[in-house]
Amino acid sequence: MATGDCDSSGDGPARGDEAGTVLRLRDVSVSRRSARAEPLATLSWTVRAGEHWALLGPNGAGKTTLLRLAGAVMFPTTGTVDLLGHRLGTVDVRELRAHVGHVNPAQRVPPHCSAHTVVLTGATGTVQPLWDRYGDATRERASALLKEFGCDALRERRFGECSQGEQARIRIARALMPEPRLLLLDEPFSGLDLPAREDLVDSLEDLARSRPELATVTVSHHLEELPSSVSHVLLLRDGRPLAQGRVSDVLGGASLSACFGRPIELVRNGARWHARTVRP
Ligand SMILES: Nc1ncnc2c1ncn2[C@@H]1O[C@H](COP(=O)(O)OP(=O)(O)OP(=O)(O)O)[C@@H](O)[C@H]1O
Repeated sequence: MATGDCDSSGDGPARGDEAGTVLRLRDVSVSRRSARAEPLATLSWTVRAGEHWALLGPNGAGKTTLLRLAGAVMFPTTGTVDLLGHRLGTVDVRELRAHVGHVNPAQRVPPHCSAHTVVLTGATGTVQPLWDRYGDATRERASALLKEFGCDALRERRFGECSQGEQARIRIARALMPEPRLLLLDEPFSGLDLPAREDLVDSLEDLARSRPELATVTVSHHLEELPSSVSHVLLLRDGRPLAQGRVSDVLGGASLSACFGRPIELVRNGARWHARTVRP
């Protein structure tokens, strides 16, 4: 399997995919010499336009590893990954990454940059702003995205002075700058208090409504934070998929108990979820 960047396919990563398929993994595994077990083992998974997936599983289950494959940040050890119709290992992954929004709270953002500047950097996929690359249309788009995510008033505020909830929404606005077809969110609710979490849930639900073709994959630790827009779930344990498919087919007390290795009771509250462990 490929381990480095290869030639460009020539037709650009935004075209050439099977109708509606955004991401397809076939028999993928990831091995690391230093790991006791495989971070990921024999996984096949397809994400289509308009689907909103939640990746759930205990610590070390392989969620972040899977998200890194989906974002063309790493290559599989075996199997194939087709992203936006292009096979990893046969295209310039830098070009491919430009069509995937990746939101990771651990990603470095210069704290002195204003919220507007941080969103602008999404247009170039850079940490630092590349001022000569941002024309009027790009600047206006950054302003519109800030407004869409309720951060209009934060435009000139330094990113480092924004609350964690505000930062989370600014990061998503940044990731949407290149109009990606796939948005990956790695624990976007991490560190948020209850109102900030609910604001972000609202934003993600609005996003699903306003961009019906956008596919999203969200890594989460808590069922309570899943937006009602989540349509599909992949349950991982020890690097292996336990179940995957539509929320109504996959999510339940029995499947979650198997996934987390504890008896879990799952309650549906309207379009949201509440989970807790129960004494055997
Ligand atoms: N580069 C690496 N070298 C060795 N082991 C690794 C490497 N990357 C990940 N692993 C191992 O693979 C397993 C899966 O890691 P991963 O970060 O994908 O899990 P996760 O489900 O995201 O966990 P968490 O919920 O704690 O963030 C872990 O046991 C981890 O230690």
